[in-house]
This record gives sequence, C-alpha cells and structure tokens, in this order.
Amino acid sequence: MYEKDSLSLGGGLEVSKTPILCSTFTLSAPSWIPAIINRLPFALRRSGHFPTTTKLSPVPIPSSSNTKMYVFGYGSLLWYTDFPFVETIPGTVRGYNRRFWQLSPDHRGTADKPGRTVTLVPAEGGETWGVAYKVPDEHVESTFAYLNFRERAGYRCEQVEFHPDDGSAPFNLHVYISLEDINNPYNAGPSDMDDIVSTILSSRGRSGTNLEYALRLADCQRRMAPHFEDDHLFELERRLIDSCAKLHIQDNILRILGHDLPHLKSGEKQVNQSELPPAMVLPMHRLEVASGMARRG
Ligand SMILES: N[C@@H](CCC(=O)N[C@@H](CS)C(=O)NCC(=O)O)C(=O)O
Repeated sequence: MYEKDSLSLGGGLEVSKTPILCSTFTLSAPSWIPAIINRLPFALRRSGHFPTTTKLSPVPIPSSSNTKMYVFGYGSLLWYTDFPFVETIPGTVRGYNRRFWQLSPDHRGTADKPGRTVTLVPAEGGETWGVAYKVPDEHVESTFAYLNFRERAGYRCEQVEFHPDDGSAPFNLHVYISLEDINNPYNAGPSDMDDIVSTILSSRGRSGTNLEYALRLADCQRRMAPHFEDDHLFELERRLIDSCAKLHIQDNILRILGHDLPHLKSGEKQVNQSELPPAMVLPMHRLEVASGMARRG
C-alpha cells in the first residue's frame, strides 16, 4: 500500500497520490508548472485541457514492500525506455491486438491536430508482442508516477497476463492502454487505414514526427521479434513508405532506418508535410473532441 503523501519526481515536481490507486494523482508542483503550461499548444491552454489530474484504472500501487513491478512495453516503450529496469523478457499479451487507434495530442501531435499512437484493443484470439521490463524495487513508485504522467493522454494502467516467449510460466504485469469509453476522447476507436496514414504523415508533437513513431515501432518489432508477424503494423509501414516515396517526404527517420527511397538521394527540396492536400487532415469532429472543445453530451 502506498503510504507517502507525495512523491518527488526531481526538478521540484512533487506528485501527491491518493493512498490506494496508482492512477489518481494531482500535480502539486511549485510555480514553474504555469511556465510549462504556457508552452503548451494554445488549444490545450484555452480549453483548460491540461490534464493535471489524471484518472486511471484502480490498479493497486506496487511499492517496494508488496509486489514486483513489470511493465509491458508495446509502443514507444520499446525504444524510448527512459525509466530504470533490471530485466527484460520478450513475450506476448493474449486477447489484445495492437492498433494505431489512439489520438496523441502531446507526444506525436497537438490538441488541434492529434497524431496517432498505439494502444491494445481487446480481440478474440488477438495477440500482441512486446517486452516486459522489471523495475527495480527502489524505483517502483517514481517509475509509476513517471509513466502515469507520460501516458496521461487517455492511457490507463491495467494488469494483464504476460506469456514469455521462452514458454516459462505466464505472470501478471502492468500495462498502459487506452480503452474505448465516453470519458476517453483520445481513443479514436476502429479507424480506417487511410485516415491513420494521412494523420501520421502530417502530424508532429513534442516527441517528434508521427512518422518517426510509426516507422521506429515497425523497425523494433521486425528486429526484436522476427518470429512474430503484426499485419496491421507492417501494412501501415508499407503504406507510409509508399506515400513518402510518392509525396517525396524527407523525414530524417527514413534515412536513419535505411528506407532507401530514390528522392532521398537526389537531394530534392524538403516537402513541407503541412502542405499535404486537405484530405490528409483528421476530420474536425475528432479534433474538437480530442482538444475538449466539443460540447459534451
Ligand atoms: N503504453 C504503450 C504505448 C506507449 C506510447 O506510445 N505512449 C506514447 C504516449 S502518446 C508515448 O509515450 N510516446 C513517446 C514518444 O512518442 O516518443 C507502450 O507500452 O509502449
């Protein structure tokens, strides 16, 4: 059971937690938080949309005294793993598929033009490959607070059963997923691949371009789990690369990951992704919902 009243995240940021849930915390930080909020996209500030109190699912807080903490990474946690871990176990979560059905108003998009990141979607017979990260006991609480903050746009903390690739006994671990419900405007629900492709090609956020996110994920999946075929991910990757070739998009990630497209060699001028045809932009109704501007109900 989590006892402390608040938790220091470093940099003067204190996170006060309710005593039971990993998921409800309020930033009680000193005066520099407004400075951060002022750098947020206008739509977020205007709608007062900055999520300083995030309601996640009621999952018992692991603390160094009561449980081991493993976190399942299946998206950016596969390559952007900036929390302490002492062990990694490759494996799968059954009953879920990985889909780019999550709107990202912060990391790979903005409130006015959210990008697309992945979540797990319940599916009969579904399976998603990823990595279980074992967090050192002494870092469990701060890692939880960090992931709650990083995954605050619509993700919630759940526990699911994890099946190691080596066939050893399955065990429960923590995972951040976004579930489709009326209180979660960031879950786009079942989405058309054309919509996903056009959003990814034309979005960027504080963590970089949405194209980088999607191509890095496909690259990680292929390199780390050659035995596991993710049709949705690799179909999306194929469509994105084809579009980059047709539109002469020159995102640096194409070179970094070795996508050897002709226009990258000819040194043609950089295509500004915001010049893409209007049809390549998410329908307004989704933007209003995601940025909290749509009237509720
Ligand atoms: N929770 C999933 C998805 C995580 C994910 O992609 N979260 C986004 C939030 S929109 C993120 O942290 N992005 C960081 C980035 O895009 O570099 C995972 O285990 O990897």
